[in-house]
Amino acid sequence: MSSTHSAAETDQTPQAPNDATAQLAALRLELDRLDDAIHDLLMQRADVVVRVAALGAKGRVAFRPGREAEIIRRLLRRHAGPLPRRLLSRLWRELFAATTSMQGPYVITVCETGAGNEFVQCAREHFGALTPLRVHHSPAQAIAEVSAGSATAAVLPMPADEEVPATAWWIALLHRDEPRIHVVARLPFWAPRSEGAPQVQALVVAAVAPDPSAQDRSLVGLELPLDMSRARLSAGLAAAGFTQSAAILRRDAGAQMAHALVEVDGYVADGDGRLAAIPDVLRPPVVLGAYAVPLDGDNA
Ligand SMILES: C=C(O[C@@H]1C=C(C(=O)O)C=C[C@H]1O)C(=O)O
Repeated sequence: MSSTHSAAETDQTPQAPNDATAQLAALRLELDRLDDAIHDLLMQRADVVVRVAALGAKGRVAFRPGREAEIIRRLLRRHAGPLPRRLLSRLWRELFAATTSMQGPYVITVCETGAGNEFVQCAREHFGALTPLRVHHSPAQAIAEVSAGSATAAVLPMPADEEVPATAWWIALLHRDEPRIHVVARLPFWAPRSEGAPQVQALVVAAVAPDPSAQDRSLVGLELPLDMSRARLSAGLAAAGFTQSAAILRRDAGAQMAHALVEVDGYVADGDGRLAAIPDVLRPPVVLGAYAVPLDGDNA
């Protein structure tokens, strides 16, 4: 009996690690096979991007920020299982950087005003780790590159109430002359911030029309009498049919008029009838642009 018992032990004991080793090798083979399948699909996807680029009219800027947001949102809606949801955003942001650069020059300028290069980090998170990126220290310099066509887009600090006139970059964009620069995105798109991630908020401007994404907010610039109050501004926007989510009202020293930057729900195009219904304006309102509403903790 004892010899049978020890024979059984010698059969089983060495077998357990062998099983695990064999299983591990099989699982790794499975991962290699899946990597090949993913790679094959990525190469097929790039072929389709080439066909999209070939369809494009001459001079088209191959940059569709609204569509990019919709793709990520759609994938998140179908997502299941243990793969972290944030990976989808990370992978597809890098993929869009590559597929956009396949279609033409793709250079990003950043106005860095944050401590620890936070706007650069924020730009890298959105536009890819290896996308050419030029850093400026004034918004006007970053915007000038977009106007001149030497950059595809500029990453600029989110307008704030208290800033000095030189950093209130949005006022200079309240016109309809060409090249017209629009706000086309807000960063970070993946709003939940992990420890050490840049905390800054930024807007992206480009010399393209804003690209609706089905879940947007729009920015409208207004020129108003100097005695305009926030309360009257809000009441006027509501009366015109807008749902306002934020507003900046500036009365700069020496300026002939007050300037307001209002953020409203939804996608507002130039011809939106509600714009003409905003009371008290000194000149017709200018749509500064729109951005895809970032993914927050609830909808991420
Ligand atoms: C392919 C396009 O260009 C870019 C690349 C995209 C992609 O790889 O899916 C999506 C949007 C664009 O920024 C497009 O215009 O659809």
